[in-house]
Amino acid sequence: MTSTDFDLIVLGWGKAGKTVAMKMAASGKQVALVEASPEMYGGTCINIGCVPTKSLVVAAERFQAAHPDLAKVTYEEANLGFLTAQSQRNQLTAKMNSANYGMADSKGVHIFNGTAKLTGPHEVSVNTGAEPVTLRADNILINTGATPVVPCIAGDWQLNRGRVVDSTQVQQLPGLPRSLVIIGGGPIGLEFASIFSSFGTKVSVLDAADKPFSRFDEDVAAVATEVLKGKGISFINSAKVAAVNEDADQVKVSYDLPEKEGNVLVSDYVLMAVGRRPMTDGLGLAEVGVELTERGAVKVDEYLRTSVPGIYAAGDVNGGPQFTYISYDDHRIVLDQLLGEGKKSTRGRVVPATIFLDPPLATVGLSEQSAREHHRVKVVRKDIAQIAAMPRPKILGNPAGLMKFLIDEETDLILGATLYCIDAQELINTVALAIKHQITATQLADMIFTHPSSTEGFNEVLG
Ligand SMILES: Cc1cc2nc3c(=O)[nH]c(=O)nc-3n(C[C@H](O)[C@H](O)[C@H](O)COP(=O)(O)OP(=O)(O)OC[C@H]3O[C@@H](n4cnc5c(N)ncnc54)[C@H](O)[C@@H]3O)c2cc1C
Ligand SMILES: NC(=O)c1ccc[n+]([C@@H]2O[C@H](COP(=O)([O-])OP(=O)(O)OC[C@H]3O[C@@H](n4cnc5c(N)ncnc54)[C@H](O)[C@@H]3O)[C@@H](O)[C@H]2O)c1
Repeated sequence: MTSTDFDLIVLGWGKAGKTVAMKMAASGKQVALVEASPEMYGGTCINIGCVPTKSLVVAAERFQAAHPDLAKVTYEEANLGFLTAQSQRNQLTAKMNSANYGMADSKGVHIFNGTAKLTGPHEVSVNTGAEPVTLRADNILINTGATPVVPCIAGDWQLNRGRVVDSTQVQQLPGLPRSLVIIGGGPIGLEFASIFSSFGTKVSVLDAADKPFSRFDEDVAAVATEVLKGKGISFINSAKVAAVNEDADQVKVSYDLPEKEGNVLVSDYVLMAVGRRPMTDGLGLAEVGVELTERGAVKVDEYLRTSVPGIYAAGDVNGGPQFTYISYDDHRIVLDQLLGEGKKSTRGRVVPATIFLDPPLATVGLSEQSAREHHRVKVVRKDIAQIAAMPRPKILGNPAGLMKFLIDEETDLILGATLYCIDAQELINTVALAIKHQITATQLADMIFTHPSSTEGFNEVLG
């Protein structure tokens, strides 16, 4: 058995881990980065998450734009469009995967292929498939991400055996499904619903919640639901999935509704998208005293320190919001602990979010209901099609959606916003900046913005 000493060992090639590893190595420290699979060099985001799915989103939107009447598109044509999108996606991720390896390697990070397990507070064993390797370090960063939740649903089915797939496998289907049932209408379910429906797949989204977009303000949820229904997506809510049964040709989902039990949907494939749980399996955490939260995440304080001194946890595994940019922000905190003043923390975060639909749906800050609990709230809201000072969505041919701001009547500060429009994934960051730095609604309205841009919408909606 070989044994090597390092300044830091990173478990898992996530966004936080790779960034800390490269910066530490660049500053002359000895860093080991352990990744379970070469297919995951660079982590979830670039290999199976954000980047590949957004590549599919863009390809799907372009396909739909080129074929406004999907009813006139043959299956063969749509299938070719889907397979071309898949191949572009695969080329992009292969390039990014290898670029990530190159970047870490060239910075002097020691990369280990294998599954990592803590064997002591300063010791990690790597199962490489051959002889295990032991690594030792003063500091350890757990960055093992999350894994799909496999719900306890009766029937003859198994995830990724055949026709019931997760968010990774659905990106590699052998052809465009004619029909797809998606169990779970969160960001993953909704983004794939939008992608597949743009190629003409008949999509049904089944969710336990009582309405689609249940985490959004009701008025916003209603508009977004109508837009997606217009793409041919059906929503089945308050659904309790009783059983899933797959065979070689199809999959049957049996579900109950409050008003009617014993309903059945038959489709080519089922996408299970009921959430992702922190990936702590087999890490040996309990043995070395690293505590978990009730929800199975690695328990950390605001400095991302676990219950064992010298061991940190960053990204999805620590139970924070599951976004790449949160993992990126986590890296700042851990790096500050390791090389800085140890002052950075998770306090005061303003976290925008976007679901990449067509148009994208972005939010930041409080919902209307929570805002009203503590503030006198002025709501300003405008449909995108009615915003005269914002011609860009019209130029791009998609003036769907709305802008909604919740403003504190006394201070004029922005409490929350929902932007459901072209470019919302960019616009929301400007609103987040305003919230974080207490720029008032009037100050934002009075800014000079380029033309024709989407940001101009703020001049009119807030003005
Ligand atoms: C389909 C999909 C779409 C998404 N879209 C977006 C989006 O648009 N925007 C956004 O911000 N977020 C998105 N997310 C979420 C985002 O991808 C994650 O929040 C982010 O990638 C988490 O990064 P991380 O640093 O926690 O670790 P990850 O990037 O998940 O990396 C963890 C790594 O650890 C490895 N690993 C696990 N266990 C071990 C072990 N024992 N030993 C060694 N290695 C191990 C894994 O193989 C993996 O490579 C999406 C997620 C999915 C699934
Ligand atoms: N654009 C983005 O930023 C983006 C995109 C994709 C994923 N993500 C991240 O990935 C994480 C996981 O996404 P997700 O959509 O899988 O999870 P989620 O937890 O956000 O949503 C899961 C959905 O499944 C439903 N559900 C749960 N159990 C069910 C059951 N048994 N039957 C029917 N419905 C059920 C829930 O009501 C919920 O609507 C998200 O938290 C998000 O942070 C982000």
